[in-house]
Amino acid sequence: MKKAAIIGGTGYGAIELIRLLQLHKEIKVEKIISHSQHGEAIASIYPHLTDFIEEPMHELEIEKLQEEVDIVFFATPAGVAKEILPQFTNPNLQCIDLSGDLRLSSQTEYETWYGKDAATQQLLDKAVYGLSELYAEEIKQANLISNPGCFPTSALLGLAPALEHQIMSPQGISIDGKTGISGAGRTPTAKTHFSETNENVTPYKIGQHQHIPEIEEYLSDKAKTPITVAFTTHLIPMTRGLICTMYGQLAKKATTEEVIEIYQSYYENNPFVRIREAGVFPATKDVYASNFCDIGIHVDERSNQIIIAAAIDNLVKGAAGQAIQNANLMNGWEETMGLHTIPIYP
Ligand SMILES: NC(=O)C1=CN([C@@H]2O[C@H](COP(=O)(O)OP(=O)(O)OC[C@H]3O[C@@H](n4cnc5c(N)ncnc54)[C@H](OP(=O)(O)O)[C@@H]3O)[C@@H](O)[C@H]2O)C=CC1
Ligand SMILES: CC(=O)N[C@@H](CCC(=O)OP(=O)(O)O)C(=O)O
Repeated sequence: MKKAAIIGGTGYGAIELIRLLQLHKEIKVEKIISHSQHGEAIASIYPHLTDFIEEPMHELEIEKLQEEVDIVFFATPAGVAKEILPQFTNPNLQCIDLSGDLRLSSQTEYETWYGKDAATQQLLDKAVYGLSELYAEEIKQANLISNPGCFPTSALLGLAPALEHQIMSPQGISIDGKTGISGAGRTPTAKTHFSETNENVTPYKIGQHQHIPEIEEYLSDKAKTPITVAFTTHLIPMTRGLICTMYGQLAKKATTEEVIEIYQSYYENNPFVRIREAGVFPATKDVYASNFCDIGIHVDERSNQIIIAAAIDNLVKGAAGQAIQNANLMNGWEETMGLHTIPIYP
């Protein structure tokens, strides 16, 4: 059994890690670290955790922590992991960062899109991008993972097969993203306030979203040609769930059934990606609280476009679930360990 610590204890990513790891046969949550509420029991903040975790949350003590645990999950905002990671000296410690700190390979790109100082180039070079299905072999060799953003998880899983198989043109791709409000984390703002979000749909960060360079970097890597995308995000009045509907020109003649066959074979060894049959599209509820990414495909002969929708749960496949999937890959465990649950429905 490996011992894990979670940093950022009172956030949504952290409590989702706690929930999922409760079912894991090889990982025990040893320490929950909270910079704001150490000394408190997590159940005093989240009563749904009553009787599951009794030990109070801890303050971060880097020296002690790296001797006490084998795996560290960073469920912290951008800017935190890149400061703590260089202070770890234990080469065997496995670290998985849920934030955007290590996802972009270029320091300049990070500083442009996140508006913060970047991690050192050495740290960026060491981190492996943890999109489990697309980089499994690299993840198996890594001990530092940059867990993907929620939108990039959906967009990359939805678009990579079409671009790798050159059935979609690399030019003119549009991605229309929609997310539930838990994607913004636990701290409320004027924009995430109930009376602003209820019965409302709001486009946000248009042309400025920090996930644009992440999607472009890894799509370009898979397509082996530079890709630029038009990406929009919308806040939807629901707690969880995320769906990207994506549009691209057909690069060669193909039917819906033929494209579906390509996707089915691309993901045949990936238990968390489910491809819908022709005429059926996924909904966010189909993957609620699960690690699945469900994909629907339609070839629109009238406009010569492929339309692809990819639905995930932002907190599971988009964050904590994928982090655990990566820990499974890094340790040679069954990829589905602790994660193969039926989505909650309705
Ligand atoms: N929510 C989502 O759907 C997704 C989130 N992510 C990313 O995962 C990370 C965690 O997200 P989420 O849990 O939603 O965010 P939250 O805002 O809910 O939680 C983040 C937690 O980090 C801790 N924290 C805040 N500021 C600091 C600081 N300056 N130094 C150290 N710790 C701090 C706090 O916990 P404490 O005070 O207890 O330490 C806080 O509760 C973020 O980087 C986010 O972008 C990625 C994909 C999806
Ligand atoms: C609703 C909402 O605000 N969602 C966030 C997604 C958070 C996330 O995954 O972003 P990072 O890990 O890259 O910070 C957003 O669109 O920025």
